[in-house]
Amino acid sequence: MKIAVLGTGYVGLSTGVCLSEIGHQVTCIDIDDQKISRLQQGISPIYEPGLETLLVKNTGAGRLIFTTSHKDGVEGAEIIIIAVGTPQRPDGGADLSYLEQAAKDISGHIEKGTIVVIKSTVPVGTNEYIKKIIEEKCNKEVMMVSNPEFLRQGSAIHDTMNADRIIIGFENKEAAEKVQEMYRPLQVPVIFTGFRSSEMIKYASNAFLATKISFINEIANLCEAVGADVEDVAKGMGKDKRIGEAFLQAGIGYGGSCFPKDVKALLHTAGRYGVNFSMLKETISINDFQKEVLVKKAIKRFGELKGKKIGILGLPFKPETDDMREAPSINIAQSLTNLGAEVVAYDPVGTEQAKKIIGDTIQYVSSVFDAVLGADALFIVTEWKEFTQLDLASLMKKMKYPIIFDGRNCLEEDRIRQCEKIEYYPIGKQSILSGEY
Ligand SMILES: NC(=O)C1=CN([C@@H]2O[C@H](COP(=O)(O)OP(=O)(O)OC[C@H]3O[C@@H](n4cnc5c(N)ncnc54)[C@H](O)[C@@H]3O)[C@@H](O)[C@H]2O)C=CC1
Ligand SMILES: O=C(O)[C@H]1O[C@H](OP(=O)(O)OP(=O)(O)OC[C@H]2O[C@@H](n3ccc(=O)[nH]c3=O)[C@H](O)[C@@H]2O)[C@H](O)[C@@H](O)[C@@H]1O
Repeated sequence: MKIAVLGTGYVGLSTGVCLSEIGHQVTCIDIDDQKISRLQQGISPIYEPGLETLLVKNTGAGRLIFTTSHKDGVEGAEIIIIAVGTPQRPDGGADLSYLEQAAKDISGHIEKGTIVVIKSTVPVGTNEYIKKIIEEKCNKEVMMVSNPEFLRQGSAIHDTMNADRIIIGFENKEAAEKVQEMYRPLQVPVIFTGFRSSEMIKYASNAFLATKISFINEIANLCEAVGADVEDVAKGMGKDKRIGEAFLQAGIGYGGSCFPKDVKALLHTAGRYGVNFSMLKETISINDFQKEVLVKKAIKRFGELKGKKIGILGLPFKPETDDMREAPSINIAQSLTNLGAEVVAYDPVGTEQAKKIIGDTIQYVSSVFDAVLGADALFIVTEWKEFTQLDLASLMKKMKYPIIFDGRNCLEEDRIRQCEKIEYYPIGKQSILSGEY
């Protein structure tokens, strides 16, 4: 099939690359000419494992093209997939301005039978709204399909190729079947529904996962107070198939470009319809609290942080990405510097993005060694695999005090206990103190 994809962010690019990989002829369109020019050279503008290999392979095979021209990209396409951003507005609702513009950009090139798919995460009612905009502009009936995306950053290609389900929200059966046909090689179960339920499935899924994280973080805080171990608790809970093991990892709160904005957008929708979704307010406030727990633990340990040198390992909101949007490291760096601490941070891939957001209030270094050298304490903020395999015993010797606050519980206790002298403060578990001070 001939497919056009609007937007070359995580979703548009992963979708375009994967659809070309399963044999479709795909043109990806973006208004950002720098992104397009990099993509034309086979360079991915985002750090995403496996993406660049498929990008090079499919552009080489002529199945994947990049352009800034909506006309060139959209003309003749059987399916147009819109995957532009829907960021958060100041009032918490979703900003639909990119989507409205995208609708206008394609409306001059819609032909009879062209299917328009909205893959961006959009509030209930948006597919109907965008359909109206396009139809008013092009004077033709448009076949819309709502097809939300569930990929995670850091495993975008794997998630797209091995999705748990594909949601197809439709009014027109022919359009729904064609979109199902587009995905058929992936052999993923498809759920058909209406526009509004499809839109709601996306928000309900993200809000549920975010709430699951806030729930386990509250349990973690309680575990610390009562002397239980949140990892054992999560394991014990997760084995119950009704609960499930995923998303029970306690830590320093969820971040990223989606959970924070989507939870707020769902709350905004509830407000608009007069529904008091109070649980979501708690999900948000627990998460805000959780982003500060490492700093609170450090204050408890040191009394005050003024003049203390804190090494930070990890900056993005999760490993395998350089995305800094809503990363807990932003709050942590800000709180530490406000309290007068000197912060030295290392991340394997996220430093350039972090500089743009956190700025020069902290120092960025190019190795774990430089981050820990002479530090009063070490904060583990993102659980990169390389941090889990560190030679802790020798690193502790480089620090002023061998003190670790592990915001992701990513260090193995056996390895901690092998250190001659260490203070280890995880989340939702008892601290490990060994050696003399
Ligand atoms: N990032 C993620 O992991 C996921 C994101 N989503 C949702 O998918 C949507 C897109 O997210 P991301 O890919 O992260 O967004 P992004 O913000 O990284 O990328 C959006 C891209 O669209 C381009 N764009 C804007 N207007 C355009 C237009 N008129 N024509 C062509 N291109 C245009 C921008 O230049 C940008 O490159 C959002 O609604 C998001 O909530 C859904 C699932 C996962
Ligand atoms: O709509 C979206 O954009 C996407 O949002 C999330 O994906 P993503 O934000 O890429 O990353 P996750 O792996 O879900 O992690 C989000 C945050 O939750 C945190 N998290 C995750 C899992 C967990 O058990 N504990 C926990 O604290 C992570 O550290 C991270 O900060 C969802 O998992 C995707 O299904 C969805 O498509």
